[in-house]
Amino acid sequence: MGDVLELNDVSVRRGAKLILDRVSWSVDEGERWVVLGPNGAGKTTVIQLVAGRLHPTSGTVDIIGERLGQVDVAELRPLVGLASAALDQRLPAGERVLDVVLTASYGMTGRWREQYEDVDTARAAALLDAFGVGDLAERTYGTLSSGERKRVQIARALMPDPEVLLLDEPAAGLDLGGREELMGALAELAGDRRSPVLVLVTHHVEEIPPGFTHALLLREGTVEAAGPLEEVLTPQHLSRAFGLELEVERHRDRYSARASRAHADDHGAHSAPDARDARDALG
Ligand SMILES: Nc1ncnc2c1ncn2[C@@H]1O[C@H](COP(=O)(O)OP(=O)(O)OP(=O)(O)O)[C@@H](O)[C@H]1O
Repeated sequence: MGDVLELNDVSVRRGAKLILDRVSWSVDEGERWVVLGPNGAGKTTVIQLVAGRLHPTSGTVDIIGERLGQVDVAELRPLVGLASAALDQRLPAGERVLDVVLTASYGMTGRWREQYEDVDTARAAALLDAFGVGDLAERTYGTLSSGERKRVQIARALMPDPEVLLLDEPAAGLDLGGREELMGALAELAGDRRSPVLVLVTHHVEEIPPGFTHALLLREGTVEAAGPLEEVLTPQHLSRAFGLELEVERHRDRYSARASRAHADDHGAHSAPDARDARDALG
């Protein structure tokens, strides 16, 4: 099969600002991508393009073989599931959690008078179960914790059985336990070959779930690197993208990054005496 997502020489301009500058990127069947980069690098803009919610200023965007601008986006949207903070804000706080998931079948946020088949209700309940929030189905959405909401959002995005699932910063705002539980759920999703193509946006290499295969690293609206995870997550690429010298470690199937010792020491020379004393004491 051909490419699932394809950006070819894509630029996005807003007024004087060039948000994306000649970005090319190709995602194939079965791949699990992470889109990584510092604040303002253009990650959300890329997601908006491949979700069919934004048109490029120049270049072409192909989504499951259909070119943006030449296809009815209403037909395309059920094929691309999206979970993002912006979408979360549109979900009614008073809605029953099961309905938050069910309404995604119609691409709606908020139940009106539509009728659902039993099979739809069963699927929504099964998705909530799969993400460990089945027991919250009868609660109202506004009463959930942020970690519970994230799981419900992913269940909702999967409801129409999309070909692609886009997750914009799914771990943002979660505490350590919540993040690790979400990582487990996403790792399972990544490992299941029936899952759609996955694209996950994050600022942190620690938030890359096991099973993800590729990374797109952005810097100031351009591609710093793209390809298999281990080729992209090098100290060189990450240091350039984030603008400081970084060390990168891999522990089994998870990554971590921090300022390199030399960089930290260099900055430490300018830090308060107390901080230096404390470091000296610690050796
Ligand atoms: N409508 C707009 N007009 C002008 N600038 C915009 C507009 N939308 C986005 N930008 C700018 O484009 C840049 C990229 O934004 P984008 O949200 O894609 O970045 P991001 O990598 O997702 O950032 P973050 O990690 O902070 O969420 C930012 O500098 C942002 O201020």
